Amino acid sequence: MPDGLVLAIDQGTSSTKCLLVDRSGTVVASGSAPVPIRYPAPGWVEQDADEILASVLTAARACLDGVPRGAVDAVGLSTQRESAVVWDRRTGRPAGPVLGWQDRRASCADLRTHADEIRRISGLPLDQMFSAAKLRWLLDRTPDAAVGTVDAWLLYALTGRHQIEVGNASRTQLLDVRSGSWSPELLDLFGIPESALPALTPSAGSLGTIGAAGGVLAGLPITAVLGDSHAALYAHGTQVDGGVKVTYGTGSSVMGLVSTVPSDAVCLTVAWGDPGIRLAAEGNIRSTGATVLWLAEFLGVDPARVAELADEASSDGVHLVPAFGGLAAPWWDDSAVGVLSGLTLGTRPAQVARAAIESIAHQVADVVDALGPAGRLLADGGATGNDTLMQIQADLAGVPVRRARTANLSALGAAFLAGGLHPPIEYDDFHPRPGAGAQEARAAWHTAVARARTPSAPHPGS
Ligand SMILES: O=P(O)(O)OC[C@H](O)CO
Repeated sequence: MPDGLVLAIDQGTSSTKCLLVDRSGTVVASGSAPVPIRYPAPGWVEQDADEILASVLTAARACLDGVPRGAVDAVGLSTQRESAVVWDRRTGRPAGPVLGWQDRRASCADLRTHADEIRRISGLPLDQMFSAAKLRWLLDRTPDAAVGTVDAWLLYALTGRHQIEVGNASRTQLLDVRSGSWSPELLDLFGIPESALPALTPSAGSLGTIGAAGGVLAGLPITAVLGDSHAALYAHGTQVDGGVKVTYGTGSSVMGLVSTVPSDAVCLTVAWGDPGIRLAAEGNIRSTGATVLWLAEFLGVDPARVAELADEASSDGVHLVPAFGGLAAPWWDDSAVGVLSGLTLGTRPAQVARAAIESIAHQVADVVDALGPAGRLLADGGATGNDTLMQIQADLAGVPVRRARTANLSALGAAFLAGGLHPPIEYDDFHPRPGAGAQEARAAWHTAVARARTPSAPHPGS
């Protein structure tokens, strides 16, 4: 086992994964642990701060098993974003549930008249997905507590410092995205005292040494923290090379570095601060992998079977608009409803499965269109293993799709930043096929989206 290794911890919504990376960027060991998630009421999505921490320690133990002490130089952390954590600042114990990023219990309807100001300062549309409304909900119940995001909780639990990485902070909707500091106006609007929030830190540097609570990690320095989507962007090498990336997960994130936001349809976000702020435009799609899981359950088949079915037929005019919880980028329409359209008596599961896979590519193409001309799309995440999806994505987005051959770019991005590594990523390329009917397909998709957004809209043929 070589020296100078970097341990990457990728704390995601459903699991924590750890990778041990050498100086060439090669993964030499890995470990993972699941994280429980609970749905105690419609629209409520909860996790447990202690269980998140325990998953980090379990995954790290599995990854470091047999690795000599002293071989690891640094730890990089990438985390799920926007989820809100509350803890007692005296005991350090969680003081309530973690409200997950998909949680929709905390209304921000009372701030609708300030939506433009909130967007101008934070770079984000007023939406319950971001942390601010959730943090308010938690502080209403535990007024003296400390709050933060998952990165802040882990930094606190592991190093004893109450601090938050600036990219994760930009997802709270409380940060002035251009200055990289807490916005007094936003804190005032959401009613959150700055004293409850962590101190801001850059994404890289000496972010703390892990204490005894870190078990097998004790004594190691944390030298990088990134939001998971930001870490994938970093791993693709976009900091030197430009480009737009898409990470396919439960939902999907399409993101590229920018200096100004190209359209109100996407968010302006801090990609990382090292120490200067790098801005990114990002479009979040709520349901991509989740659409396949939903359909698999609906059809009573395995998720892998949905992909197989999709390869057996074309969609034949069937569209699935997966607006299960409204639509995020580029529509930002909470009132949109899920729609399955174009059904005939001949429609079979294969056509609906194909429509589900196509809905992923169409939604990503919608955000790519909103971001403006892209020379190519850098792809990572679970669904990239599906060649059919990658080809449909290239056809519908009208740009080559470059699929990363390495899994888990979020963890790798954290490792690269933590260790000052810049290894190239290897890709498989998918090129748009002339004559694939992309224009007609896009127009038909947009008719289906219009139906999802305006359920009473007249049939376009009538
Ligand atoms: O844990 P993931 O991969 O679903 O990512 C969660 C995102 O960071 C939420 O914005």
